[in-house]
Amino acid sequence: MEVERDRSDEARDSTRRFQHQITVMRQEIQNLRKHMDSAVRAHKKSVHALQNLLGNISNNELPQHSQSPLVESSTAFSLEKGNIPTVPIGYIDSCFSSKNGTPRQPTICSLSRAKLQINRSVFNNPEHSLIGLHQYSHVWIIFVFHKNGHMNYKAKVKPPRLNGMKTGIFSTRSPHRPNAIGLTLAKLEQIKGDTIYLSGIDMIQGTPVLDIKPYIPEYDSPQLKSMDQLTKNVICQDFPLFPTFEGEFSESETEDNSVKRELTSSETPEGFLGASVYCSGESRSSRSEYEDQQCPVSSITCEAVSHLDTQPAAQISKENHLLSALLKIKDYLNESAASSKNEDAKAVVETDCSVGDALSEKSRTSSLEHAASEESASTTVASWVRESPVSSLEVRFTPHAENALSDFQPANQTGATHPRRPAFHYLRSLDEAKDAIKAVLSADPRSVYRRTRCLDQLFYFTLDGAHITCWFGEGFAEVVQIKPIQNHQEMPAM
Ligand SMILES: C[S@@+](CC[C@H](N)C(=O)[O-])C[C@H]1O[C@@H](n2cnc3c(N)ncnc32)[C@H](O)[C@@H]1O
Repeated sequence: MEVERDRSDEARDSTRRFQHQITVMRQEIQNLRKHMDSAVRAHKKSVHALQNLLGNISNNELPQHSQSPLVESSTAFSLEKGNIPTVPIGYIDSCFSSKNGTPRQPTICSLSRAKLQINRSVFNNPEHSLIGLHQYSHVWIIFVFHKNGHMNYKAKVKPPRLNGMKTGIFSTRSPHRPNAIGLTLAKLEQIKGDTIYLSGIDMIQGTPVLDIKPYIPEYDSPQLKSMDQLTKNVICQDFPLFPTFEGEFSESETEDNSVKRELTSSETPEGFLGASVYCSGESRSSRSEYEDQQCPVSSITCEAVSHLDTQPAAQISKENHLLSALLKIKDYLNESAASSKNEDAKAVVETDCSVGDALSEKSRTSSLEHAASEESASTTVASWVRESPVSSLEVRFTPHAENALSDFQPANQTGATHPRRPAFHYLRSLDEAKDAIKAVLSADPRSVYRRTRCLDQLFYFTLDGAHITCWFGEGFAEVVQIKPIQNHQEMPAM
């Protein structure tokens, strides 16, 4: 009996223990469910936000937000974590409907036009966002290459101007890049309410635009430098060899034991007219190297001190020559600095252009302008950009194509428009249309593949309301047909 009672007590105990364990497990399951539910909710929220974002970009649609979508989505995204919420501020309405034939850069066809309406869902009053922009002639358009296909990108690409050779993606303007971001400097033609009108564009119809920024040469172009920036201290430590000048040097020792060399030839290849070059901090004992035109320079000051005529025009021109020469020295030294193994070495050349009181402010300004243009020569660009192996083409029109073009009605034409005639919406005259076609074709818009493998194939592209057919021969492109684009999207004239 006793044993049986013990057994039933044990059984009751273990039942109670099991029941307790079941309760604990239920509780845990409930907690887990709650966690899972909130995780699923968070996941759904971010999927939804991403879908919105992708939808916006690919469908040209913006969700209606009660407040700025950027502000609203900031809870789901975090800039600090690299999640960058972007919302197109609008979509390009372009004279190019597809990639084929669209200029590779805005400079190719200044007649290529587009408009951009700021989306009402980004700002309650989109026109307010454009206030002040009319003061600028050019704007940067930052956009998404939305027709890139599968977002393929590679570290090395073959830009068309390199004719099949490869280079690193970041040394090119290829559309196929990690974030598919494009950057175009366009001419700002006019602003009407919430819409800007642009020319010189290389974007296709429907391109989502992320931002507009004014082009400010003072900030955006290294070519414009103030005199202050040009007049820098010369510190050129330890290494570079002074460039070889073939002028006559005279030498003297200065009070601080520096060597002063004066160059007086007007025949030097550098265009020197007169300058004193001080190589300070250098003892006479090391001067022997100078005999071989190799002067290790520790500090250089270039001064234009003499040989300037009293005629203002001549002064200007001579000072310009001098500045140009000084800037060349600067370039030379900076190049030496860049190629030097001496990591600490600095090469900043003083272009001290104070040529005395004799020079008027006008000549000084002129010198500055000249210096600025000289500075532009010091901006370096990959040689294939300026000296492409692909040459520009002569563009011809067959009589048939010319005839077809004359049927078109230009944009902005006052008076009665003929409903049957095909119309341009951006191009304002037939001459403009012809020039735009010429500009597009002379830059050879074919891909390298087409250029090399499909030589005898026809090439098609669209421009404004026209569908253009052409073929390419050795050094030329010939337009053979121009037809109106069927169901061409109506665009209000600019
Ligand atoms: C070489 S990219 C240069 C664009 C810009 N100027 C830049 O440097 O970022 C210009 C080419 O991109 C292509 N393109 C233009 N708009 C596009 C878009 N929305 N999606 C994909 N490709 C586009 C056209 O074929 C055009 O010739």
